[in-house]
Amino acid sequence: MIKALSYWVSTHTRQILVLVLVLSALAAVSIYNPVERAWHLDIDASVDRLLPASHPDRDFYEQTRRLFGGDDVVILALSGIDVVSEQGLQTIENLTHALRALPQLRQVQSLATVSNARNRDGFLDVDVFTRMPVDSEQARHQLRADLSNNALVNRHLVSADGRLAAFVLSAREDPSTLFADGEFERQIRQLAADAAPQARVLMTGAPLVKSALTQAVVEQLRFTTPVIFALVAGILLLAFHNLRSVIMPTLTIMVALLWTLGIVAASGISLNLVSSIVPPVVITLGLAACMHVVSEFHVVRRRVDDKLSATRQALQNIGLPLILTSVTTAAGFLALLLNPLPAVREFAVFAATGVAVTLVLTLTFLPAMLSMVDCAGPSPDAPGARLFRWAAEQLAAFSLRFRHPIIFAGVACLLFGLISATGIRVGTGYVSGFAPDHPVRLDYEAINQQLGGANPFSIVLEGFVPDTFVEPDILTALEALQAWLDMQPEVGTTQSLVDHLKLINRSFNDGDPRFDRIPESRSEIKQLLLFGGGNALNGLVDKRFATTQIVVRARVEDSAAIKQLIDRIDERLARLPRRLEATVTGNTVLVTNTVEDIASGQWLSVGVAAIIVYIILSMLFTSWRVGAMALMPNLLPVAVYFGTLGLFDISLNPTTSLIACIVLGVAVDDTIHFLVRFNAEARARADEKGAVAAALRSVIRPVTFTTIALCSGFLVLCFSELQNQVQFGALAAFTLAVAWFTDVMFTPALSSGVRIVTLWDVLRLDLGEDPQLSIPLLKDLTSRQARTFALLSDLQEVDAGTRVITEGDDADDVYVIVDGELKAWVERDGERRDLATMRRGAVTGEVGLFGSKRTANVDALTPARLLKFNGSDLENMRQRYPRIAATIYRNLNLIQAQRLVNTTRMVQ
Ligand SMILES: Nc1ncnc2c1ncn2[C@@H]1O[C@@H]2COP(=O)(O)O[C@H]2[C@H]1O
Repeated sequence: MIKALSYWVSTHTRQILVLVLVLSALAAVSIYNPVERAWHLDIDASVDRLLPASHPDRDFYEQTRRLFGGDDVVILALSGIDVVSEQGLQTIENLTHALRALPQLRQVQSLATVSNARNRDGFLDVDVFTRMPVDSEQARHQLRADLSNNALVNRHLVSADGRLAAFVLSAREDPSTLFADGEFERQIRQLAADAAPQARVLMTGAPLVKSALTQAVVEQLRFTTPVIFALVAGILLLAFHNLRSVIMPTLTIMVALLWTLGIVAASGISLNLVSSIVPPVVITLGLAACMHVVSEFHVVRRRVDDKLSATRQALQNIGLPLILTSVTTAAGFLALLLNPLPAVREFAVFAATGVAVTLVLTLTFLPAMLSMVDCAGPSPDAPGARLFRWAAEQLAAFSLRFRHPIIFAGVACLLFGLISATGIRVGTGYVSGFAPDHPVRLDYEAINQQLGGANPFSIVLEGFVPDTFVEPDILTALEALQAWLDMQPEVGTTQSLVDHLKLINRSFNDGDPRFDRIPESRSEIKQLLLFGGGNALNGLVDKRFATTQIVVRARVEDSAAIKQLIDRIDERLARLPRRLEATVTGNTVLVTNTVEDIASGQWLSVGVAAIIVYIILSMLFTSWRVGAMALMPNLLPVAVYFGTLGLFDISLNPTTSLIACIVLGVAVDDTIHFLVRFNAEARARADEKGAVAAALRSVIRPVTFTTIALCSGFLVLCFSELQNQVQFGALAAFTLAVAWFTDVMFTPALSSGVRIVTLWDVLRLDLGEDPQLSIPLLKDLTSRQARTFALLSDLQEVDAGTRVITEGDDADDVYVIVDGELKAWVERDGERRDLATMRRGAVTGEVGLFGSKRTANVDALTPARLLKFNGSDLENMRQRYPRIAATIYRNLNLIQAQRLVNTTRMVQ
């Protein structure tokens, strides 16, 4: 199949190039439509994408949102002003007016919209806070007291020290869309700056964080893509020392990226926070694949004169390993489909698509270019090449000498990794995802500190019966719960129906502080709420007083911290009166719960990826035992990765949860390359120890360069604005470096005691049906032994008319006819005499093996396949597989004896 492909590619170069051009144009149009002048590749970094599309918790949250309005408000704050002053209050009032004039906003809450009830000379004086008198020290003192006594404004709309005023903005339409491009935010900031030129303007809220995340992702793609490409070119130049060998792979990778993004755009799914790392992944993996192809081409080109046959040969050598390594890499990605997060699943599909596209291009487009343009590799005597050879020798010697300690250390690492992995925490923060000096984070933290927390969620209490929440004992339970919540260190502020009720009660009682409590009777409560509640109540209790919510604003944002808080709250909620059902909900809560699922999803994905890789390796090496051995060096880096997380207390987040599967899928490539080469060398040398050195020598260069390429590709992500991308980049590079180390130390140590037969050797060798029965030389061998014998020999194809043996030659090759027809003949006295016609199973050339000159000519009558071996092959076999060798020698004797009998019979 690969052979057919290699011929097809080398004879259809032009067609391939044209097809690639056309498809690339299509991909480009799918990404950017020049007619509509619109980009179709969307980026949506919103938290929503991390949530399962449909889930009971999510449905509940949506229901709550419909009932009480969303928690995705934007908070605008003026910091560094004196709220309790003529000028301060005027500024707040002016800005509130300006904001209210904006048609995009549904509601603006500020000190200019919340009323204060005050008993003045026996009269109830109700007016908004900004209208309170501040003309005397006493008046200002009074206002300060009012502000701090009012649970609805204190640390919601004004900071405790009175130096910050907040404006809570609710959008008319979907706030995420409204704030998406940052234009509306700029407009608001401008209004604020105009209203209070001396103040520091702060803004925060989920819609802003989301838009900043999206912008950071766009920035990152804009920055990392060219940087990684520059790096790719640099590494290729370093590895291959010539320009053509740089341009062709780079072009291939560019096309692969273009196609992948074209497919993403055509799918209509936007890139999210996690899948935005698909481009760097596709580029770096593409580089690794291209390097293997070009390296192989260089090696073959040194032996073969014309570029066309060199391409063909290189493709034949590298085709199958390339397909297999792509399959294992894709398997690693696809195992991530088991992750509960849609964002991660989308990454899995797009990354696997990228691998498939890259495979197609490295098998067609790249060879097509190579066969047209040609390029030379670095000289094998270049200092770099010599250095690699030297390193390979040293490593091989070391790993053979310390074989047992190395294996022991590897197993110890594996166990250690697994043990410390049990302590891994999961967690993610969106704001803390930004660098500490990022404006989004600075504003968030300033507001978080000066007001009561900036991360809202709610506790929904359902009584199911109308008027549940006008009953004094129920409201007292609510008050106690709220007091408990306020004591939790993670909680900034809380707001509930009780706060309102107490305020109304007080203002209806002439502002008397003694009435700052829940009234005693049900009817009184209901009356107060109905008459004094107003709009503000809509967000806290439903019209039937059957469902209410306590809005909690947390100071923490990291999902691990939120999780702890929620767990504690859940315990406390169990102590509420039986009639109430309480649920903690909110965007933060949903994200936290899903992120918690990452851990279980992670084990499942890694487990499945490992099983798939194990099955592929076992098939490849036709043995479960060898498969297990080949899997070991790949589990090791994963174990080290988990161990590192556990040891340094790094929490797993949606992005870093990809690493284990990616590394498993990628690291196995190097193991396959090493073991395949080791297998070939072991076969040729009949010496596993020598084969280790030889195999290392030939793979260390490509494996090292691909690792350098992969690591530097991932390290570029460390320049991202987003901390989780930085963490991903650093950890992925680290783990791949560990994988490299394992492959040059642990794999050689492990394999030096194992005999390997690779699948493609077996595939290539088709001995026909029942070789042991139909080929006398293989008589009494088991099928595995027969295959081993065949693998130690050479399978040759000859055309009709080929002279296989010439009389009188000195040669010791023996041929077994697998299929076809051969004729032995001699020429005596100018006359041709036919000796025998031989078919499947016959052996010829055995006389030469035992030291005599060839006794006859042997020609192929038809195209034939011959299994060829010689004295040194048999000697190899005698050392490595004495049993097989003994049987073969015996069979050879039998065949010779039979031939003698036949010849004697002819003479008689
Ligand atoms: N009389 C014969 N009948 C069948 N095979 C023969 C005969 N003579 C020679 N051959 C085969 O022809 C081969 C020529 O090379 P060898 O002498 O190495 O081994 C020889 C035998 O395998």
